[in-house]
Amino acid sequence: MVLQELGSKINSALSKLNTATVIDEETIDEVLKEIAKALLSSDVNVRVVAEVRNNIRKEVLSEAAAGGATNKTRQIRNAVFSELVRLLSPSKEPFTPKRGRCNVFMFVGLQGSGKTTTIAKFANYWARKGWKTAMVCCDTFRAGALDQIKQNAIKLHIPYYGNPLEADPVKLAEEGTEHFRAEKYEIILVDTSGRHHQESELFEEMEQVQGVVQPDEVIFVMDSTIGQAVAEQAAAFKASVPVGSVIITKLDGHARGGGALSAVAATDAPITFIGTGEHFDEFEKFDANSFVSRLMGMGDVKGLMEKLKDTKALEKAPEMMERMQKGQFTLRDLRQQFQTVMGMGNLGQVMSMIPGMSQMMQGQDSDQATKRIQAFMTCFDSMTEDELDCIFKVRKPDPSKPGEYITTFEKTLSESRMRRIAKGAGVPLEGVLALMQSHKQFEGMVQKMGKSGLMNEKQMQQNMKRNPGALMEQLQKSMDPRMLQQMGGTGNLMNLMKQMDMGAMGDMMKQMGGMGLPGMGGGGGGRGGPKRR
Ligand SMILES: Nc1nc2c(ncn2[C@@H]2O[C@H](COP(=O)(O)OP(=O)(O)OP(=O)(O)O)[C@@H](O)[C@H]2O)c(=O)[nH]1
Repeated sequence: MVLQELGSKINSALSKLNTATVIDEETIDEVLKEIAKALLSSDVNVRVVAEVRNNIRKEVLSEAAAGGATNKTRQIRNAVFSELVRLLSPSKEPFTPKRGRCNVFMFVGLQGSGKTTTIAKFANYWARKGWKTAMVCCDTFRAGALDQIKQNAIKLHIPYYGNPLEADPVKLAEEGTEHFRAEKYEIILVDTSGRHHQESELFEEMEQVQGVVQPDEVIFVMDSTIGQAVAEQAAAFKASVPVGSVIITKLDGHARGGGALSAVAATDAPITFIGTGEHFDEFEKFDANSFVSRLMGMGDVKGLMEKLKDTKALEKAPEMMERMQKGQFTLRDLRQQFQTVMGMGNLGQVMSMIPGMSQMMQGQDSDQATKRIQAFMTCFDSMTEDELDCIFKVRKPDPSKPGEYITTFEKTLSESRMRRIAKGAGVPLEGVLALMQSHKQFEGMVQKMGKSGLMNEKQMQQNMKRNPGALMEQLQKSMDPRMLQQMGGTGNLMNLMKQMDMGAMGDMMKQMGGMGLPGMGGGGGGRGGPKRR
């Protein structure tokens, strides 16, 4: 996840509260000092850090700490959460495109900020949602810009407009947008030239392009690696063209990202997306609540549900959903779940959205996890249809009729079958064993959740109304204790459930039930093997 280091530093400061016997002013100050240090190392402005620290301190000390240390810990966690959200919340709403009309976006920014890459990511985002999308290249300054747009457009199957013989960017912008307006494109993206510095020539050209294109939104693309200095850049661009929103790029693993985010948020141009890598799917919608939630390892259920809806995974597999509600979970179901996870984009990003998962992912490279899932997929390809359905037929000699055989059903895959699968998939036997272990763990979780009605939306809704305490207890029993702890314990889980609608919670539980990711136990391993059908 982006700014993972900042998140883990904040969490490690907060974890001191778990071990403290008394939470007095001194303990709180110590924790706040560490949080402030973490923010400063992310390049957040000194004055802003002092303000954040004071606000949290005031809030925590003013509230009576009924319920002792646990309550106080929750109070501090909540205060840190809301202060960070406040720090990153813009005061203005960004433009939202409307269906059935042309929505024109013009992208501006300095050279190398990641503008062209961002346009491709932005185009991909909307095209995947089913919007008729096109790109216009009027960057005549950088020789390779048109080629870059062309290559991206081909990869993404999105039309583009450009003319290598035309040197006038204003003319290109006008022709390109007119062309796609006439064709009734819903999302039209205009790339403009970047320069090394904020030169007056760049600003003049930008103003002229803006005049002919008449965009619905001007998006300023900014490189986060310059830290809090982004505020000055944003202000300079805003003074020339009506910047409506900002996209911050290169937030992957750069220590100064915190400064960039907070500085832009303070300029009242909302940050709409963040770039977290060079690939098209390394692009995230920015929402301060979700972002801080993930930063603090509390997940982003809203974002996860949005991603799930995009993949249409749950609609695609009604039978699987029905089976899971009964607590059944076959290898075929596990394969479907892995396919969904892979289709949701960058694995590290997806994992950080699942409450409690980001901490458990720590130390695990998301590339490694992706490779492991890919190896699992090749194992599935080597399985027979019966094996995928967990019907493990075994031919055994019939003791009552010598010379004859009977077919029995075993609950576990025999070693000889596993060897055959491993050979077919070109993986060591341990690879198949790991897959079977993963299936067993998550089958156990699905069985527990299915039995207690946690996968049935209606039942969940009723239980939440009738007896939320009992529902919490059921959830607690079905979850890995480490995950629950990372989610801030039962209290936080309860808050989470109150915030979201129960249908979404049911969907999330189904999805989590299938996320048999390496190294992550799901409910401590289920007993009872696959169902014989
Ligand atoms: N790590 C990382 N690299 C990025 C990201 N976005 C863009 N880049 C890289 O940044 C470099 C510059 O990106 P471009 O899209 O070519 O930049 P540009 O702003 O269009 O440049 P001009 O057209 O010259 O103005 C490329 O190597 C991109 O792959 C990001 O979010 N993370």
